[in-house]
Amino acid sequence: MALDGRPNTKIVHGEAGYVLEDVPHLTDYIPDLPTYPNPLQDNPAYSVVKQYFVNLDDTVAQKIVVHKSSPRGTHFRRAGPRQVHACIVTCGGLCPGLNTVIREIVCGLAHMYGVTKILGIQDGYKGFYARNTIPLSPKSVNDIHKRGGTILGSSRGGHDTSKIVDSIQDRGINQVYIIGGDGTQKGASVIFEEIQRRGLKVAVAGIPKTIDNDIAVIDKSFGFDTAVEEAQRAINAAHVESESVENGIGMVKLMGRYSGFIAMYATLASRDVDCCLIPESPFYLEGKGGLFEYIEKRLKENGHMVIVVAEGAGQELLAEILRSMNHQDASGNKLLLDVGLWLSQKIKDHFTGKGRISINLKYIDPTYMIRAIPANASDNVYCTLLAHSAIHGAMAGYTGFTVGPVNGRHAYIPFHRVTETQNKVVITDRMWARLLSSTNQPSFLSPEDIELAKKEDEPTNQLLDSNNQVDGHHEKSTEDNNCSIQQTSC
Ligand SMILES: Nc1ncnc2c1ncn2[C@@H]1O[C@H](COP(=O)(O)OP(=O)(O)O)[C@@H](O)[C@H]1O
Ligand SMILES: O=P(O)(O)OC[C@H]1O[C@](O)(COP(=O)(O)O)[C@@H](O)[C@@H]1O
Ligand SMILES: [Mg+2]
Repeated sequence: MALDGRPNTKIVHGEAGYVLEDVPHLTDYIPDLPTYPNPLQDNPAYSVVKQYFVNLDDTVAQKIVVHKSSPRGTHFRRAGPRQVHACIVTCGGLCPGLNTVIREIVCGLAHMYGVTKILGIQDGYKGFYARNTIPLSPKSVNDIHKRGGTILGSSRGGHDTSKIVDSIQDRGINQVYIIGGDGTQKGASVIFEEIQRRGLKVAVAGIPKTIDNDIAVIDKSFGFDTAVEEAQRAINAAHVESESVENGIGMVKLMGRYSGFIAMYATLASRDVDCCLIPESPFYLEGKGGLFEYIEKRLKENGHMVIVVAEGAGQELLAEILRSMNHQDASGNKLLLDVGLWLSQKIKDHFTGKGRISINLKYIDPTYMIRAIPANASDNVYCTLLAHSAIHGAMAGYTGFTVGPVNGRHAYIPFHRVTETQNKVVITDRMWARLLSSTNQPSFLSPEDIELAKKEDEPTNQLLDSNNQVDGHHEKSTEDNNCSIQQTSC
């Protein structure tokens, strides 16, 4: 394995600057692994597909917009089809579509590869050593995609690598499907390393899950569209409430611990929002160009307004209160103060306290309502593709990978690529500009701040190159967009 300074990185260099950042394969440490004919070649459902099996050397380019002189850049191994005792675990927070991914892994393994031994691990990582397992079959998972949550249960914390790998080894499991966010993928990565260290014939496949859509490299995470759609209901309610009273302000708090994608997309979709506040764009309350001034202006102009605030926004303003708190959950994630409640109170104090304008503020917090629901149609399709890609990779003996669409094509991505950074809304990018122009809110940035933001947002890797981004955080140009994330089958 070529180790470009990292364990388990397989970098293959080609002509004209071509780079393949490959995922590990079981044969890397078990050289004499037998192979079996792929049963899919005899499956009538796939017999009409012209080229179902991907070519062994197919790869997916991370950077899709290139110039005459630019190097060809990083590529990932293309996902596709390649005897088994599998297990599935879901970890971290809930997300619409978790049950669909579970269902499609079970049905895909059973129907495409004839795998019948599939175990569900209960309640996240700790379930490997502290809970019972559930046998899963196509029959038992048949209609779970219509339900929110995860039939397996989930948890934060509880990652004990050696106990988990002992359990995998003792149960004779040889495929582990791990569904979860960045924390979960970090956990999957250390499980894979321990499996490799013990020389076990066990493939570890990660399926990325985050409601916040902040997992790096992949185009978009499942459940995100569903959550944005559900957020519309809260925004509509805020709008109705605010326009029905004099000087009404409707405030909606949406998820987004470190990134404001849900708030940004919910705002852009709604058209009723006058101000969207996200963690990536600092704001201030008092004085010229501040939030209070803008609220006053909107109320004078329009008689009512709607504010959407991502939960991670303005945390620096709450820093004083935060300092006195124990701010981590069981997984080590930052715990936040309720910015919505704080901001509501600040606005009330500002306007009523000075007796200037009598405002009528309604605060709506639909936090868990946007994620505790089943996936919508397009997320269900997306979840199916993710599950299939993961199965095909594990069946082919690849291991230590996360699966996901990169520029519309599914790829196998080394764990470290999705855990080392998080996607954030790039406030110097076109999508945030679109938002600012649609709400007409102040940017809260001075010219110096803008210069600084531009510098900070300069691409450190290809993901941050705005020429290569979809929907604001990886925005493709319209010319490239013939294979968008909605059409992940291409
Ligand atoms: N650095 C890490 N190494 C190993 N396991 C981790 C790490 N970070 C988080 N985990 C485990 O991953 C699981 C989910 O992590 P969490 O951050 O809660 O959610 P998410 O996967 O959605 O980011 C938890 O069981 C947690 O213990
Ligand atoms: O209250 P919980 O279950 O810890 O979850 C809330 C947090 O999880 C998040 O949804 C992020 O989770 P994921 O990105 O892993 O889906 C945050 O937006 C939110 O702060
Ligand atoms: Mg996380």
